[in-house]
Amino acid sequence: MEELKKALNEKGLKFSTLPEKGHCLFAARDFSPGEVIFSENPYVCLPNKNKCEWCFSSTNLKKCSGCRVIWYCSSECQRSDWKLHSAECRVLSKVDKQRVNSLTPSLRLMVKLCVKRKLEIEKIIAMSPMMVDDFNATRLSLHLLQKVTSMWKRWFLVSFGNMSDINEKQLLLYAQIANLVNLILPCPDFEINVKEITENFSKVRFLDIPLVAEVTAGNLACNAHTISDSELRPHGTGLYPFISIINHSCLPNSVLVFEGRLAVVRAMQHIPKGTEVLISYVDIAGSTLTRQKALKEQYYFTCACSRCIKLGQSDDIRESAVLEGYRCKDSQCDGFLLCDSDDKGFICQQCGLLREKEEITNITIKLKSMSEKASTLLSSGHKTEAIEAYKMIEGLQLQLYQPLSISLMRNRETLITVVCRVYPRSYPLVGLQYYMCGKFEWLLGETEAAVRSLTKALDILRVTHGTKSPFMVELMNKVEEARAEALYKLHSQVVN
Ligand SMILES: C[S@@+](CC[C@H](N)C(=O)[O-])C[C@H]1O[C@@H](n2cnc3c(N)ncnc32)[C@H](O)[C@@H]1O
Repeated sequence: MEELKKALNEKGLKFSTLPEKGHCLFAARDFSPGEVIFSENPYVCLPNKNKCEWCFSSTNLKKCSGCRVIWYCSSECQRSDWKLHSAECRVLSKVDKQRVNSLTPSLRLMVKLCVKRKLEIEKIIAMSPMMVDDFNATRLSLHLLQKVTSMWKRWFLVSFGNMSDINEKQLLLYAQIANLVNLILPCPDFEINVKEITENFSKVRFLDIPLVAEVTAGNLACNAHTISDSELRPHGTGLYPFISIINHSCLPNSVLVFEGRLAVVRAMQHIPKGTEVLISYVDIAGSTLTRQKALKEQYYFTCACSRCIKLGQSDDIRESAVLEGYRCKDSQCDGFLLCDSDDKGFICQQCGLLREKEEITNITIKLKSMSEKASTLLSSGHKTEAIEAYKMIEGLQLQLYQPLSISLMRNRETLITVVCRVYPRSYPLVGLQYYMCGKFEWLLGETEAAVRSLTKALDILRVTHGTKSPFMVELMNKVEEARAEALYKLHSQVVN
């Protein structure tokens, strides 16, 4: 624990505990907007399906000839990964062919975690600074264990339903580990260190962390991070010991982005010394109910941030109906709709008109089929037809939803005002929305508008993403190119 505190202190951060949240990270100095609070390589990570294990590329893939489970795009990538994979390869190559499919990402991450710990303890590879202290290994092992064991939990509860609370938890853990080892990885020459994990488990209890209670609640599922690219497309999953200490807020002051597998936490606003560093675990554009549902389902807690405590208040009901609800049947009326007590449909809270369920269902069906068509057209390179399809989606959405709804935001580039309204100004999604809008305008030949949107994107994304990643370099080049084109067009108009 001391090592962890020291490492954090060197980064201008303070490790602490809050009764309602558990561990948390505080700023031990001021951070300015755009400043990197810290960056961290994963302790272990893995790519999504059909990507290179090392660089996450999806081209030129060849299977590892040893285990025939994982892929590399080049021998360099294979070499870079070899120290860790050579041990993992022995484990994976022994997995029964029929069981290879049971190797879920969580299980593989668990195997990698155990392999890496083993190699570190045997001094085959250097100990990661964060793992010098057993505390973090413990947290990660437990978090992962929970992730892979929900089905075993069910099995356990059926078998040992009436045990006393604490016994249940201990037995649950043993059942999980035994099943993990026996069912999935029956590999005699590599032991997942059951003893170590079990010992760590009791240490965690000693530390007086609410983990024991959380184990049965399934709380440990929440420590693996999705590694996404600059456009927030998911590429893989990683375990980041430092980052896993940061708590959630629906009004975050920081943002987590990835540069390859490197995770970077940046301040989105001025963070004064003594403030908790907070990121968002879920899409914060949703209504309070949607956010709370997602947080409960995925992270097992009820958020009590300043947005969430408004749940059920009249402002919050109106905001939710605007963000996620339907519009009034009368296109001139801008009232918001609430569910009718007879369950026939939705009643406008301004003019009292009923919008029937059947009509809503019909438009929803049309929207679904049009969305499928649009994405097929786009992925098959039929850009002009795709644009037409997206415009039709917009038309249907305008019939169905509030003009400031999230559904419209997702589809409609002109709804950036909505984006700015729901997200803080420097939120990456706002920047990315401007970026998409700029690309779209450029495609349509609206170069001046494209320059404006791309410049706005750049202003925001340089705060959240920095300026060095290939994506940002490309964006800066795009802005320059669009500016040159706009100038050229202007010049041609003057000359003609
Ligand atoms: C990635 S961990 C964050 C560190 C965690 N507090 C700990 O003690 O290890 C995520 C877990 O932290 C807790 N948490 C995060 N943000 C919270 C919040 N705003 N309110 C309450 N609990 C929170 C939840 O238990 C959640 O599942």
